[in-house]
Order: sequence, then structure tokens, then C-alpha cells
Amino acid sequence: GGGEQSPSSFSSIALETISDGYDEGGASQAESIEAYLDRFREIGSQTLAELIEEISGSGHPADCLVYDSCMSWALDVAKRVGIAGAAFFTFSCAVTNIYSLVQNGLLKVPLNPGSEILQPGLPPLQPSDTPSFVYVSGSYPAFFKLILDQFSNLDKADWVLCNTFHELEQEAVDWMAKFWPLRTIGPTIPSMYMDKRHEDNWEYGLSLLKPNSDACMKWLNVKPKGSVAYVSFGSVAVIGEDQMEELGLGLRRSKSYFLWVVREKEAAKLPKGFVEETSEKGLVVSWCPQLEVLAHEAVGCFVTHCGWNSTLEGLSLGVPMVAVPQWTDQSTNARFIMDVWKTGLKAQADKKGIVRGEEIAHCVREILDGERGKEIRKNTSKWKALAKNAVDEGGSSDKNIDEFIAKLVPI
Ligand SMILES: O=c1ccn([C@@H]2O[C@H](COP(=O)(O)OP(=O)(O)O[C@H]3O[C@H](CO)[C@@H](O)[C@H](O)[C@H]3O)[C@@H](O)[C@H]2O)c(=O)[nH]1
Repeated sequence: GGGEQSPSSFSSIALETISDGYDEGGASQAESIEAYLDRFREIGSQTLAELIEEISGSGHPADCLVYDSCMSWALDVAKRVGIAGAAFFTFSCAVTNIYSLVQNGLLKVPLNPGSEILQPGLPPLQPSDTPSFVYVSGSYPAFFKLILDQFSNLDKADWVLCNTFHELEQEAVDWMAKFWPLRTIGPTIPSMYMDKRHEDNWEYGLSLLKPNSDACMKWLNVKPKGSVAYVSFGSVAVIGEDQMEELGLGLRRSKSYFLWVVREKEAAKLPKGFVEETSEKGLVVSWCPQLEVLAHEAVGCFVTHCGWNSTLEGLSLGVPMVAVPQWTDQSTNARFIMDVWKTGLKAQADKKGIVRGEEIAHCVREILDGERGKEIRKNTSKWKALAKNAVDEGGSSDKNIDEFIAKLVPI
């Protein structure tokens, strides 16, 4: 829930809704996150079972329930009504692996701040490279519990699907596949940006907010190739006022053009007069068509919070990244961008956890004009090709999807 725009086109997929128990007034009526999640589990289990029943009466009964891995109760519903269940993980496999290692006790929390983490399926990591729920002990306990609960009944899942591709995360995928029927099926990016096998498939079919598409594309169309830094922090992150100011300073100081997405709710934190004073080189919008923007040749780098979708999009469309992680899984994604895939630079935060304007300007400059930028662009081209191959006919993700579909035998 909570989306401000309704789904536009789902092509062949029909969209149904179920009640989460908060039909009047929405989730904000709940006393706490815990209360919301409890009621969602309780009411959702009933309403989801009813929906599956209803569908069974139609000409196209459900064979399998693919559920967001954070709704572990949905698997119990699938089993109760006698259909297959597939957990869909929307994080990277490395992140999912870290969470599973915490859940089964191999990785003990709180982490020892000084010691390197050496665990199966992962490169050596610093504690601060793990998701914030893990390394900031005691933070967001309700979310952390939800995250660990993903594994509570996972042994009963018929499939574990991950939005990644084998070549990208071989170590984590091979390790986790020892325990679960795990298949990589990503990147789940619309076909026209990848293999182009599905001609109408330009969009996810769901946009969280309404993009200012015309303004963005018109602005980009007249900018030279590789001259623009695209800046976005996704749909959730709440940026501190100090950090916002530093971002503004950095963009002002960097020599490049910038397209900066500042969600409406965040706009009051923009430095006073910023939009007017920088209008020669910058455009600030409340939401943009991100895939279209990343695919535009004017864009030379992506300053990102490293949400997993943005990370995959940047990597698959071949855009070098400046990683400015905020919380949850983003710190892990940032580490992989910088040191494993080598498709970007991680902007270093100061002692207060703030990335200064100087640092942002420096990273953007390095990527657009520096020596390291050249090396990074070589790597981004490589990963772009590998991502496309994975979803194209006969690629690793394509084969996994075929296998999943072939084995869905109606009962
Ligand atoms: O102006 C914009 C900005 C973003 N997007 C899209 O919005 C999505 C953002 O997704 P993501 O990068 O994953 O960020 P969040 O919305 O912040 O995602 C949450 O969920 C992710 C997946 O579980 C986690 O990895 C993140 O840490 C968590 O914040 C992407 O598809 C973007 O293309 C737009 O279309 N227009």
C-alpha cells in the first residue's frame, strides 16, 4: 500500500487486491509497525486464501503463489490451500545470505566492530559493509524481525527466486543453492532495456510516484554525451537536512550538469534558493522515469543510495555509479559496486556519517573525467553485456524461468 499512483498497464497480468485489515484509513491507523504487521499476517492470511479459492473457481486456477519473501506467512497459506509456493527475494543474494547467516547463528550479532567478517558465499567484509539492521545493533527491531522471519519456514518453499543473475553473484548463489531450491531470475528490468524480445515491455507496469517525464527528457536531449550526473535516493530514504545541503554543495561544485530527484516530501530540505541559483546546470524534479534517464546517452554517472533496484538498473544499463548508501541493504550494495563489480566509487562519509559536498564533487569528477572513470566504464560495459545475456534467450536467468514454469504442474 501507500503508492500514490495506481498501476497503469500490467499487460497480460490481472491485478487483484486483498485486505490487510486496515481498509478504513490505511496502515497509518495501526498503533505500531508491530501491530500493523501482526494484523496484516492475520487478516492477510484469510483474504489471500479467499482470493486463491476464488481464482480456483475461474478458468485459470492458481498453480503457484509467488510471494514477497518478507511475507513469510503467505507460504503457509499456499501450503494450506495445496498449491506450490515460491519466495521472491528482492535484495541481492549477498544481502540475503548475510541475513540467513544471522538467522541461523553462524554470524553472531552484535558484530564485533573491529573484526573482519569471513563467511561462506561472501567476500571478506567489514562490519559496516553489512546491512544496517545487522551492524547497527538494535536498530529498527520490527523490520529486523521481519527480515529474519523470511527464513523461518523457507525449507517448505518449492522455489526461492532471486532478483539477480548468476554471473553477478556466483559465490552467494552457489552457496545458498546448497540449502534451498534457489534460482536467479533477474534483473527483472523491462525487456526493451535488456534483450528487447518483448516489444511493448518498456515499463515495470507500476510507478510509485508520477514522473515529470517530458521535462526530464527534453532537458537531457540537449546535453552532451556523458555530461550529466543523475542523482536519486529511491522511494523511501529520508535524507537528513545536513546531508541534503552537502549534496547540493557537491552538485554545485562539480563541473557537470545534474538531474536531481527530490521527492515532494523532501523538497523543503533543499537549500534556500538552490533551484533558481543552479538552473543553468541543474534540473530538480520530484520523480523521473529512471530507466529512460539511465538509458539516455547524456547521463555519465548515477549518484545513488544503492537500493537494489537502482543498483541493478545502473549496472544493467551500463552507468557508472557514485554510491551514497543510507541504510538497510544499501551499504552492502555499495561495497559490491566499488570493490567486487568495480562499476563505481563509494563516497566516503565523515565521522558524523555525512558525505561532504567536496567528496561528492570529487567522485563525480573522477568518474566523468578521471583515469578511474575509464576503468570503471570498461567494467560497466562488461556487466551491461552480461546482464543482457542472462535474461536473453538461453541465458542463465532465462533458463531458470523456463525451468520454473515447466515444473509448475497443476494439482
Ligand atoms: O525518480 C525516480 C526514482 C526512482 N525510480 C524507480 O524507483 C525504484 C527504486 O528502487 P530501489 O532503488 O530499490 O530503491 P527503494 O525504493 O529505496 O527500495 C527499497 O527496496 C529495495 C529492494 O528491496 C532495497 O534494496 C532498498 O534498500 C529499499 O530502500 C527503481 O526501480 C527506480 O527506477 C523512478 O522510477 N523514478
